[in-house]
Amino acid sequence: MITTTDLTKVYRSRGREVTALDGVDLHVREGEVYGVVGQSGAGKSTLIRCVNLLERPTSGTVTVAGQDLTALAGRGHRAGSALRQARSRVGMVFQHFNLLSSRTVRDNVELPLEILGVSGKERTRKALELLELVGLADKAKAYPAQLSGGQKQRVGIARALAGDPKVLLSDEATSALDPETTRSILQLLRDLNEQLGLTVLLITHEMDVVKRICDSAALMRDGRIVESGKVSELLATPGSELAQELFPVGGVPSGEDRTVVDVTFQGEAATKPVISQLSRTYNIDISILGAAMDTVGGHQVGRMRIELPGRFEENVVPIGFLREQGLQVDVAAIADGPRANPTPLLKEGAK
Ligand SMILES: Nc1ncnc2c1ncn2[C@@H]1O[C@H](COP(=O)(O)OP(=O)(O)OP(=O)(O)O)[C@@H](O)[C@H]1O
Repeated sequence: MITTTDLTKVYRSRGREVTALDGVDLHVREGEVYGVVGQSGAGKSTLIRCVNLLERPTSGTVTVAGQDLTALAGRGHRAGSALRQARSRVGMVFQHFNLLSSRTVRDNVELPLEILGVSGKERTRKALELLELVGLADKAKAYPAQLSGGQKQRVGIARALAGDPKVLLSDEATSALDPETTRSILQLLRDLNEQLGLTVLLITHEMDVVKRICDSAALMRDGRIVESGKVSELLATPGSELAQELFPVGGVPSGEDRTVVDVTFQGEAATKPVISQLSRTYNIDISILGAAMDTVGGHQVGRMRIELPGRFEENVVPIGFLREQGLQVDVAAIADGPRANPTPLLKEGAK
């Protein structure tokens, strides 16, 4: 649904050049919720603004629903209306809502329809239908200043849906909201994704957003995508930075001659009593050094850092047992002595 190929954006100002995007290849499938995460300055906003050509890429292409937007943008003076038309199929939601304070809620939602030249009666019908969809039918005549942050964002979402887009872009839509309101807005985005088959590309710095609603995710650094894929697959990828960010587990070995492993549970394996089975089968004492359990896309997933007595060579069989149970096992650290920060010495994937 969204493809960028070798997308590059170089900002030039006062003789300085900043490469905000450095050859980004992004693939977002139809009907998925795709999250882009990364530190401040990684290029996330630039990427999302290039996807709907709010920002013109320096080079590379952007295709949305099979249409090459970069080609539309580059074709002389008539390109303006073609690009506007194509853009109306891409809705955008902003962190600070960007509502017009002098217009009522209904008039804010009608605005993109006015620009598209839709008649007054049809505009009103559509706006009221969208306000119903986002749960704000009773606020049609209110002004933005009379609304809470969450309600303002619902108006922003209704406005983004006015052109019947196939794609919704969200630029930190929940960053200005409290945790409970964030949850309700994320749920709304998920519902819209499911009810309307809407493809959602969102950028965020909150891993919780990825956990709650994303099917796929990408990690950006210095203008590049350094990791991407389905969240469930990333969690099963040895050494995945995103998996570590989603489920950070800490814990240091308690003494000498210990083997520390990070175990990732998901799917059916998450419900089996594997740790107690391991302990009974091999008659070993297992210490849990750290753990994180959560629900990702409706499935229980978790990570646990456990410590087995003895060196790695003595634990090859128990580690093999865990892998046979369908668990992802990374050997995190082998302690020759107590360490403040165990460094990953060996990363092995499940077979
Ligand atoms: N209009 C601009 N002119 C010059 N440099 C810019 C411009 N916009 C962004 N940049 C630079 O491009 C880089 C990427 O910025 P961008 O806003 O895309 O990152 P980001 O990941 O969205 O960060 P944040 O999470 O803080 O918004 C940064 O180094 C930034 O300073």
